[in-house]
Amino acid sequence: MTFNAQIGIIGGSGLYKMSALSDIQEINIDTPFGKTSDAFIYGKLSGTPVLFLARHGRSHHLLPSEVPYRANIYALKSLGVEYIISASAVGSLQEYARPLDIVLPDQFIDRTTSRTSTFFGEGIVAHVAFGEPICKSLLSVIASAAEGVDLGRNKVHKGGIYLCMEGPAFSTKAESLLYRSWGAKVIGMTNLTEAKLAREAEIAYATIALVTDYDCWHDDHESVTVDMIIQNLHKNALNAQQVIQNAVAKIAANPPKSEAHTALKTSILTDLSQISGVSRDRLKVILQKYL
Ligand SMILES: CSC[C@H]1O[C@H](OP(=O)(O)O)[C@H](O)[C@@H]1O
Ligand SMILES: Nc1ncnc2[nH]cnc12
Repeated sequence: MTFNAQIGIIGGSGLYKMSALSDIQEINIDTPFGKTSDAFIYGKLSGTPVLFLARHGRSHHLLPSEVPYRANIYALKSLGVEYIISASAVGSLQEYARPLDIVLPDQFIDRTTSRTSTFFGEGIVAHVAFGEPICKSLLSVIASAAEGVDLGRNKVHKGGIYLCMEGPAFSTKAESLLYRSWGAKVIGMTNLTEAKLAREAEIAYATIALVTDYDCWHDDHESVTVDMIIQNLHKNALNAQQVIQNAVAKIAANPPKSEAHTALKTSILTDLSQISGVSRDRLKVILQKYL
């Protein structure tokens, strides 16, 4: 049995499984970058094979700084994934993006401090373009998938800046106000690292950001707590799954063209004929079409 799938789903806080998956199998994968966050769940969503991974593990035991991002993306690449749909809990930095709304960010600001966010180094140098960090065509598919889901009084906001902080403590009020003044729309702790690695692995990446709170800047709302996040996540996890299911059907029917799929074509500086066997083996899955 092969477990190849074109579409990978990474579930964040509150989304530890996809209820609609059928014919499921667990797959454990070891990579040159260590073990993945948890076993992958391989299964079918309305007939389309997908791979699901709980970013923090199914029992949520990994801090945002501890998530083995490189192993996760490498493993998805090795299983044939070309599109990653991420679902994440975020705080809102703007009044109009209300708790239980969905934001589809198209930009990031990096405030992480303690992560390795590249596969390169150790003899292989590459600089991928990251001006457009989210795959625009995948984002459009997800936006139209979201249109088909009844969110009640809540809204989908297409575009916006996701500020990625290190955590695990939430922001100070001074930071939250600063990020608002920078125009950031939502705040989270995971997606930028994933998006960078996905781009290096030539996988199209987009995220469904589920607003759970107003962080700590809003005078009329209590500051964010984990309790608040989980309560709201339970409320919109079903919506998120429906958006994902619709998006998967659309991608399967008409796989979007993505510039991410050729991101390394003009990015590698090192003469690959000169690299060591060790380096070659380490990045084989990512570099194979250029070796
Ligand atoms: C549960 S509180 C903060 C935690 O939630 C978000 O996780 P994810 O992006 O995986 O949904 C946020 O980034 C923090 O890691
Ligand atoms: N306010 C917030 N800050 C950082 N990550 C979050 N995830 C959900 N809400 C958050």
